[in-house]
Amino acid sequence: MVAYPKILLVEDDEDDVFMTKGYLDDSFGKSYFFEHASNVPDALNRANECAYDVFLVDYRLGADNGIDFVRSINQDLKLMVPVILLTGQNDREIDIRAMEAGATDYLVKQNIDAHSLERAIRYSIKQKQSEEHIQFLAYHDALTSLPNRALLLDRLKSTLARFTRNQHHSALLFLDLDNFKTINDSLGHSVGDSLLIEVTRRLNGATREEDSIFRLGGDEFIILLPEISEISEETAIRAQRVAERIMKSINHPIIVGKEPLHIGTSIGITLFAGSDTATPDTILKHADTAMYEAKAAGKNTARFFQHEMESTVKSKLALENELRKAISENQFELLYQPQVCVNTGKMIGAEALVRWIHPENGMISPVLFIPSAEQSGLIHSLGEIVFRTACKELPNFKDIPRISVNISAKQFHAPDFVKKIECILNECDASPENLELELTESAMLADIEDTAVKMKKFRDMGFTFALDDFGTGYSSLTYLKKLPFDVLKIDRSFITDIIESPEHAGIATAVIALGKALNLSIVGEGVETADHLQFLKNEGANSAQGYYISRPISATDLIAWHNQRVAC
Ligand SMILES: Nc1nc2c(ncn2[C@@H]2O[C@@H]3COP(=O)(O)O[C@H]4[C@@H](O)[C@H](n5cnc6c(=O)[nH]c(N)nc65)O[C@@H]4COP(=O)(O)O[C@H]3[C@H]2O)c(=O)[nH]1
Repeated sequence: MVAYPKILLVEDDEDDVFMTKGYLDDSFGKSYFFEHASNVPDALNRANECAYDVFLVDYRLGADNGIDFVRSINQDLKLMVPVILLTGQNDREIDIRAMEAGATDYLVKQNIDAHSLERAIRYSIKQKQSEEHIQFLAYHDALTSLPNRALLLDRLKSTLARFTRNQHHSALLFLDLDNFKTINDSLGHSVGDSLLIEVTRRLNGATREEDSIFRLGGDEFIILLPEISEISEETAIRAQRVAERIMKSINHPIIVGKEPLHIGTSIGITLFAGSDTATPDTILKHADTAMYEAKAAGKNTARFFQHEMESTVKSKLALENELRKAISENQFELLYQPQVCVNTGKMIGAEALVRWIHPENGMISPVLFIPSAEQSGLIHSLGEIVFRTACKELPNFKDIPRISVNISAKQFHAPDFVKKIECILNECDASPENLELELTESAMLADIEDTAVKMKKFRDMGFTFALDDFGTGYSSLTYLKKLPFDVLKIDRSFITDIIESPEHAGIATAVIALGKALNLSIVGEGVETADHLQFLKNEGANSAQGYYISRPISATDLIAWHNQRVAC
């Protein structure tokens, strides 16, 4: 119960005012505030201006009646204040109408005494507090106490409704924290919770009082900058500034326990105004789309929504859905591209390259779907399919020294990757002796410690390793020396124009020398001409792969190709 309840009595009969005030004095002594209005308009004005704890309202008020007041309080002013209706007669119908309009209680004047009035006031206030609490829970996030999605949609609706009266532009910022999932999964949910609370604090610090912050759930937050300016450019500038301030503030390490944690945030921004036909849902969707663009642009950046983004996102989602279906129906096949010794022409191995055999569109190149598989996380299931297929086909390649399989960075760093590979080997009764795992520089650099630990485990099992696309990333010699690679593959882009570009020829020569110094076997990729092959031979590379030797071919063709070479 509130210590000093503030009570407004709406009553036009002076005697009744006197009597009610007497009861209140008896009940609360000096511990309450009292005000009186004698008609509905005056009472509504006061209700609008002052925070009362309870209204006591007479049913008959001249031309108006108390039920109109109850309705205005609940439906128009939307005040969470209890209203007790006082009537001269005990009328069941008035009682029901009062309740339907939102009155918390109904008292018959003849039956009122100090005790019953005080009790009704106490109960009504308590009931409203409980309703208010339930409403708070329904509209707020329990962890951060920020308003939630339901309240955001409500707020957007009223912002849009106000646009009929003014032409100001507003902005909505959609934030998704970068790196949060990794921290939450690896350090536990209580660390994740502390992090979200600190982010909320920083968002409060980076915004103004008139801006509203919402939490949609997980690591997604919304900032609404309402009615900024009539000029859209000004609105955009202000939204960009707020986004920059937020990114800067979140970029500072967050200390949880003793650990400084580093996170960032990707922000999608959309502007909307009175002339728009936008709905709350579309505004939210536009900001979400822009946020995905910000993520794709390398995280910790902000992007404004543009209508072209919609079609990009739609086709991305369509591809992702088709890919999901393709994985469940296993619409994939492996082709193999032979690798040969530059000196003898003997086959030393083959690289497995996945193809999607789409039921309507035919064969689809991995260049078109591997990035989507990586972004959506489907690469884990796709990678399993590829590795399982290679293991199943392995017994047919008895005379081929090694089959190499591409492993993407995400797949390699998954915590259960080693276990999954072991399971597939067991399931297919395959031995890793002639299997090679191809990693790219980016896979290795994503987490050097994890790379080193896992590579050791795989080597102990009998796998060998190739470093793919060498020269395109940031491989440092230190890493190359530390990590147990067997093969270095020179990226196709360097081989393609070794003849025309002395610079690329120089890089290829340097990579070959480096690989030799480190005792690695060197494979040149993308060998398309006799000149390319001759160059690799001259520079001392070990083997070559490319269209000049063979295009990627099916497992059956690979065996035939190999047999023909052996026979020559
Ligand atoms: N212009 C030209 N191209 C040549 C020549 N020789 C080979 N290629 C192509 O170069 C790519 C070599 O594979 P990569 O560098 O590992 O590059 C691969 C690899 O990064 C990825 N990929 C393919 N299969 C898988 C897979 O099973 N898992 C994962 N994670 N990635 C895969 O997709 C990339 C592209 O694969 P593909 O389209 O099969 O393209 C293959 C191959 O068909 C040539 O002489 N000239």
